Amino acid sequence: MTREKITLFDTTLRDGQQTPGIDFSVEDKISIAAMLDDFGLDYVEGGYPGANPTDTAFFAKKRTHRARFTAFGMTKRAGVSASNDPGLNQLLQSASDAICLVAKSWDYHVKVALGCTNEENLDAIHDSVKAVVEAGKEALVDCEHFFDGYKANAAYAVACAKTAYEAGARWVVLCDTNGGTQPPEIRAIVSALIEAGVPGTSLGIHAHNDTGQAVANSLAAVEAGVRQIQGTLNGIGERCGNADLTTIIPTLALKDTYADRFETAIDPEKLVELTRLSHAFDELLNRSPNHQAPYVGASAFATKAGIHASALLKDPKTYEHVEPASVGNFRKVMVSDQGGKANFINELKRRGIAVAKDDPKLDRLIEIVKEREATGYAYEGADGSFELLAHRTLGTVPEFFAVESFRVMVERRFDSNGRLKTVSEAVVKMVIDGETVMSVAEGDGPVNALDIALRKDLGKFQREIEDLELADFKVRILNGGTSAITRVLIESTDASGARWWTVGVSENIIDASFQALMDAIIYKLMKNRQLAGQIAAE
Ligand SMILES: CC(=O)SCCNC(=O)CCNC(=O)[C@H](O)C(C)(C)COP(=O)(O)OP(=O)(O)OC[C@H]1O[C@@H](n2cnc3c(N)ncnc32)[C@H](O)[C@@H]1OP(=O)(O)O
Ligand SMILES: CC(=O)C(=O)O
Repeated sequence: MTREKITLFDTTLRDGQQTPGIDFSVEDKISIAAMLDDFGLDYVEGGYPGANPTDTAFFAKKRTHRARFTAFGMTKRAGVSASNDPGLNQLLQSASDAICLVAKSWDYHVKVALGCTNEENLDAIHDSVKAVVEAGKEALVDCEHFFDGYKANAAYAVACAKTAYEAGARWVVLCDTNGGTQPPEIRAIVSALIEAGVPGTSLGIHAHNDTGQAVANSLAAVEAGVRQIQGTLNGIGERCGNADLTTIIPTLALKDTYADRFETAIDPEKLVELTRLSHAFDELLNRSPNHQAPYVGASAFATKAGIHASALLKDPKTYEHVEPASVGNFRKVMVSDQGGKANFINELKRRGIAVAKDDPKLDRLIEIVKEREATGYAYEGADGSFELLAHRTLGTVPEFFAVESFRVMVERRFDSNGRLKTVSEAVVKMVIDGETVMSVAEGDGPVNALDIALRKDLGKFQREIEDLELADFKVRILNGGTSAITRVLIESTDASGARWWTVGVSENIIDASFQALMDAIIYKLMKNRQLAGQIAAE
């Protein structure tokens, strides 16, 4: 059976740039355009040449090899011809293959925002599309507020879309600009427009996520006949974002209801890079990935629940809607107070630790984890500490060194220049191979001082921990008041690129940090001896 193509249009670099807190440099745009192009998107909309120096510089040359490199901008203004409109001319002169013109299609906006007549707006759409086509570029028209416009004045919204189509626009894109439209309305309005003479093969959908329906609305539009979807990586975009392409792409590819009828330009070999693409993009944005993102989130195929884990290990289909590997993600069976033997056996096996189901030490380990979690520990997020606890309970952990005592001091005082300064100092007394070592260090804060002092002189182990780095530090207060319990999570890394999290819990934040720091160092020494961190490929 032949399948119809759904064209994928990415607006990460244009609508995504309108996300509060996101601001791309030219260099960022070049890298992201290359990622999108390589992944196989049909169109990459790069921004608005002429609107700001970044976008103008970005459009000085073509930035994609395969994808249509698309510039975005307004239709010409009323009262000037297309050839005399400076904004439109900057678009025409950009190094783009295609131009996506934003056009008003709600008569209320024509009156209030543009301040021109309905006819003048239709002329602006017509003349601007013609100018794009005459410049040898492909024309697309984003009909802004199409659905709200249709509800207010259906005849005028349809006239805008038809004018664009008849003037030669390859795609007329229906925008749910305010993001409030619901899937049944999208279906009905798209069907009415197709009925009125604009074919679905020339229609696109651009949905915003203000009611959490951007993906559902995009798919509803496809069901009603549109054949282009606009969206962004990880759903970034104005206000609540746009339709998330990292959800739409696998849904079209992996769900029979769509996959039987439609295809996209994304190869299955590329689909397995989806999780990496999504995370690489977050990395570039310098933000943590959303763990609960469909398909690509770290929790998308994770389970804590013992009942689920037990069935998953018998057959993954019991609790997975698609195979995690199909989108480059992983199954995770986590250990926590919600887990049973199956969770623990699976996680221990993954870490190279064999244990029989009826081994009483396994029951003891589960008991300890459950007891500790009741007091504030969270092992699902502290893989390093879990592994050490497992080794300690099921076998042994060498005693590399012992900390006899530590002291941390925070002092606020005037320095020699008369400036007020807060100084943190730590003293740690350790026994290594029967020898007592005392280290003193100053740090940016008390935990930093303690960390430096702990790692300052580990005697014969010192060289082994030189590449150990503290990558992240998270503090969580588990209940309110001055006697609150504090949980500290520390992420460590070393030259091998491995990362591990360790946990500490105490009424005292320094003590909680000390526990997590100690686990981080011991894990590293175990790892150097291949006694820990031997994770099996998933
Ligand atoms: C729904 C969307 O997401 S559309 C995309 C929105 N994105 C952006 O606006 C980002 C880039 N924009 C910009 O940098 C600036 O708005 C510019 C450079 C485009 C224009 O700047 P300015 O000339 O200073 O105008 P300003 O931003 O104040 O107002 C927009 C103008 O465009 C006009 N306009 C808005 N949409 C259209 C349209 N589709 N066709 C023609 N004119 C339009 C408005 O009527 C207004 O005109 P006015 O100044 O005569 O009142
Ligand atoms: C064009 C666009 O971004 C919108 O209407 O939402």
